Amino acid sequence: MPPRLQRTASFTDIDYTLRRQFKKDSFRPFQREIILAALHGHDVFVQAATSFGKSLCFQIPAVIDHGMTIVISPLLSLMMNQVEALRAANVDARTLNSNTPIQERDYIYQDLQTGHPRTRLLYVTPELCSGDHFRKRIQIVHQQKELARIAVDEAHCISEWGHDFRKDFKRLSWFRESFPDVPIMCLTATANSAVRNDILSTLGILRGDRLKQFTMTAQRPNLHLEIRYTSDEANDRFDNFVTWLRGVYARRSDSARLPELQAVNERVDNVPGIIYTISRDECDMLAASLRHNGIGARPFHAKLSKEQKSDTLARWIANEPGWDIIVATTAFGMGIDKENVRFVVHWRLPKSFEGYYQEAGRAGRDGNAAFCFLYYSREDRDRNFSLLARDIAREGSAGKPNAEARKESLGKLVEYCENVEGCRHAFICRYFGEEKVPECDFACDWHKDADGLKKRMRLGLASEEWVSTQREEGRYDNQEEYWSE
Ligand SMILES: Nc1ncnc2c1ncn2[C@@H]1O[C@H](COP(=O)(O)OP(=O)(O)OP(=O)(O)O)[C@@H](O)[C@H]1O
Repeated sequence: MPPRLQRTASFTDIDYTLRRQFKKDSFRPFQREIILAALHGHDVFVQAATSFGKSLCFQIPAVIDHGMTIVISPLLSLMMNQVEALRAANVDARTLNSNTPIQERDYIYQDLQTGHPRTRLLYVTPELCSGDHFRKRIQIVHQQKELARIAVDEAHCISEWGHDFRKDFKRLSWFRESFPDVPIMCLTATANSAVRNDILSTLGILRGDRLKQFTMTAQRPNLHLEIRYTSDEANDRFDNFVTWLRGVYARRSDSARLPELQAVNERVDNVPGIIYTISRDECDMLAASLRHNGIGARPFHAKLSKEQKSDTLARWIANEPGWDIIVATTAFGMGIDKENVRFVVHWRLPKSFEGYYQEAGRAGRDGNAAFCFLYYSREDRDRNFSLLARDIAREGSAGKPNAEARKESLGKLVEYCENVEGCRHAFICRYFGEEKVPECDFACDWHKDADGLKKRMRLGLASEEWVSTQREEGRYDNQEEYWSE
């Protein structure tokens, strides 16, 4: 391993940093091992379930080690949340992206130009890393031996086999080529073995003895996973959901539960949740209909102004009355970290298996039980495949590398939805290449009532014959309005 110049090697008391700077009492399993591997200069690959606490694994080394850490992340909202939280903890964290105000941008570039930046963590997009302007300044920092580490968050975006492939992530190979002595960390919640290998070889960290891999289960045992079968004809999502939610409110207001809520000053209807839809129109309409029924729901999608989005997010996070449920497109996804989300509902079939699991992973981050249900219809399945084929054709050669992966991932999600013969958690873990069947404590619809599940599927779905006749007539083709983030 190439020697690394360090002014300090005082990373013995990582517990102190955890408590003092991050205000956490103890490490979660494996966080300590991961952090120590990073501090010892290893390249580190971390695959762990949503809400595991992956961010801390690069934030603590960044605070302890000498020099600056670059964090590459695909999501502006995620970067901004993390930077805000770090700054509140007195860490000099900053972000450079298309939204950074000009004054802040100038400050950061001047800071980098000195070669001895004050910034400890610099969050950037992969697109920015491809630019010469940025690269030249990072070279200066490296020459001064002040480039501590590169952390690639949501690393599955590197892989053409991943559902969320972004081509600028491929160019991150530049870091190892240019700075062979600087360790790289990459972290993801959703990678199968093909994605994992792709990530490691693209970043150039697969070979040699520098790499330490930490691959943990993808399972989230506190998520109650359920598929709700429906059809175009039944069109019963709204009534089904509202009945379910009112049932939750009723249980919270019964004589046993109410005093507990009153003691902690919690409203009966403070049951935070997210409903994922696929189109902006459906998102707006659904939020309005829920509000019309006295349920505090707000839309969140790409066409809302920046101010509207941040206002909605802030009020939802603060548990304000009237802001209990976010009805969102996938513009609201990876990285959302509100601890008491009690349910995530997929109103429509998502585009990929990984996307589904990432979004479901926003629920129950406090470790308490949370419900994740997905309304599945065969008509939506056919719409998704039709739109995916259209997108792939439109993207031409640019989309080709991961066209197969996207089709496969959607196909697996369909298989998962139509699976009534086994545990949902086990299906998910197998998808991510885990051999061990996880324990499921009645936390999926199959374990709760296998016979009832089969019956619900039989009665709830349109028959394959009917759907295929409709499909042949082109009924599910070209429904442009169906997908819009
Ligand atoms: N040791 C710890 N003790 C208590 N809370 C922790 C600890 N480590 C992390 N957390 C908290 O757990 C939550 C989830 O962490 P984080 O956002 O890093 O998850 P993640 O693994 O990146 O998940 P995702 O992949 O879903 O984004 C955060 O609120 C974080 O503050």
